[in-house]
Amino acid sequence: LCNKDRHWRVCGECVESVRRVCGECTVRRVCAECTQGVWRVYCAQGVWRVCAGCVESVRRVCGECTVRRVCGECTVRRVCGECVQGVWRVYGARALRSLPNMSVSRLARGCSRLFLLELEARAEPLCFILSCERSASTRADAEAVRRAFGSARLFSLLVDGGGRVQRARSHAELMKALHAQLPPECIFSPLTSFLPGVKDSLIRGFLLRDESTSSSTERLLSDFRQSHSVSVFSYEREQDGDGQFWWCQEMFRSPATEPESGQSQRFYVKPTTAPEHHPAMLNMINSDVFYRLEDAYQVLQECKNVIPESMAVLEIVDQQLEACKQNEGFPVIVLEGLDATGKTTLTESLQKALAATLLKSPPQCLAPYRQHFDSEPPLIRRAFYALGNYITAAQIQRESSQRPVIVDRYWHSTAAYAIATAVSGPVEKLPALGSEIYEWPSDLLRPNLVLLLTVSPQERLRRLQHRGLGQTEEETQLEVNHLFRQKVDEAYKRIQNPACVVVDASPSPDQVLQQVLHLIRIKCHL
Ligand SMILES: Nc1ncnc2c1ncn2[C@@H]1O[C@H](COP(=O)(O)OP(=O)(O)OP(=O)(O)O)[C@@H](O)[C@H]1O
Ligand SMILES: Nc1ccn([C@@H]2O[C@H](COP(=O)(O)O)[C@@H](O)[C@H]2O)c(=O)n1
Repeated sequence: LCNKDRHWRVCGECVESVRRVCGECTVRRVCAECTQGVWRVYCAQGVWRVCAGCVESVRRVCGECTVRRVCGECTVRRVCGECVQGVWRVYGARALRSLPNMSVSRLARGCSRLFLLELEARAEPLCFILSCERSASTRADAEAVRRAFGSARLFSLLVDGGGRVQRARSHAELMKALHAQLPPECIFSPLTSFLPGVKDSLIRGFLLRDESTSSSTERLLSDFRQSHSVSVFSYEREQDGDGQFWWCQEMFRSPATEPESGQSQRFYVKPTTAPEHHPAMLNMINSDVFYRLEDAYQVLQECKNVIPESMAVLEIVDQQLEACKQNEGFPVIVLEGLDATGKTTLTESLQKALAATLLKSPPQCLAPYRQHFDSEPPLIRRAFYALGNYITAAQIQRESSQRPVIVDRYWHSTAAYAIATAVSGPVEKLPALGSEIYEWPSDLLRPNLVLLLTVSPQERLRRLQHRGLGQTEEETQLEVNHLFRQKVDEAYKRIQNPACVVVDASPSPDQVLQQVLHLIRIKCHL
């Protein structure tokens, strides 16, 4: 067991101690060798860690969730379908002693999740919490909610059921289904919910604004709830004595099939300040970017039952891989850049000029699977490209003992595209320079030099049109989405150890080659 890397292992001995806590969750005792009686708790909503002394305090809070006592070092959080807005953050045992006397609603009030609604890519998102009471709100706050919510019927959907692979796929399927099935009067925008500062707490979903009065939206929402493991909420507008509007959220109930029970809790939408960092950062490690081979490998293992191609890719990884972290042979030079900046042209001429081996990431052996993984959600797509880098690393290791190696795309591409996809909005929302997000994976072979080719957007467009090749979905997005392109470019420049050396690739191919050969001579003594 390694707490730091959040990787847990249960040995054969421990299986005896598996015991059920509730219908959904199991607690497993891990043997003393692993970690002094720490317990791993499996729940539909996540994995928690509880120390041995705490198990006594497990108690039911609602039908689906349990609150657990934890040791001083642990943080517990609780989220379930019923209580998505209820967040539990408990520090140390002392704080927990008073817990049994508190009602669920009191706790929910004290510690809310934040919700971020992104109506337009360039506009500031609306950030809100859910509160049990109408609390004082400024006119500007009330106006911000009114502008975002309007007078339409409102619903939100949060994909919070199942494991990470299922959640990622459900989110992608839900988005497709919303596009295909919602009536035209119904528009939807990305909505995320998270605990500020708490890693892996991000839940993704959508807010629906329905201008229609038809009951077909409700029918669809009931179906989505069944088929996509989502929690669905509805919002109602109230007007107070001062004429101010308030929006109230509660669990969605299909009027046709679910009679009113009067038991559902209602929460008021209350605008709040947006967090300093984009919430995607909370889930980025091991979800969008992988920093160890085994983390990416694990994702494809979890996909085996739903994506048969995963098995074939893992077999290739097993065959090709060697432990390789340090390159002690000839120099390894990576060329990076947006598509059509001239990487292929330059790598080919460098290969000749330096009598080098030319490699690519993803490597040729993964070509038959690439199209499939490109259509999967980011978690799975990124794990595929991350594994591709490790296979390329093994090839580099072999080749660099013989001659210099030129590599067309490598880790910088995988990370930069992943970060730019995960972080919505403008380039200012990217994690700051120096963030751990931009670190190089500790077990991936480091090249001696990484060159980032840059050209103006106009020149790149000209080269793209001239070339006229097929594009991946992400490359198509690059063309239509100026913001995305800016973020990829900036993320490239923020990656550290090794950082990129920026090369102006707008001159003629021969001039670029001479410029790069000069750089290689200086930096790699070739
Ligand atoms: N220095 C240059 N000046 C003018 N045109 C160039 C230059 N370098 C490459 N091109 C042309 O630009 C187009 C794109 O180049 P290339 O295929 O090398 O880019 P790339 O970065 O490898 O693209 P991708 O990442 O999509 O594979 C090609 O038609 C190529 O002939
Ligand atoms: N190491 C890599 C290489 C590529 N990608 C993704 O592929 C797309 C561009 O690849 P080309 O072969 O067309 O140059 C781009 O969408 C990257 O996301 C990657 O992630 N990692």
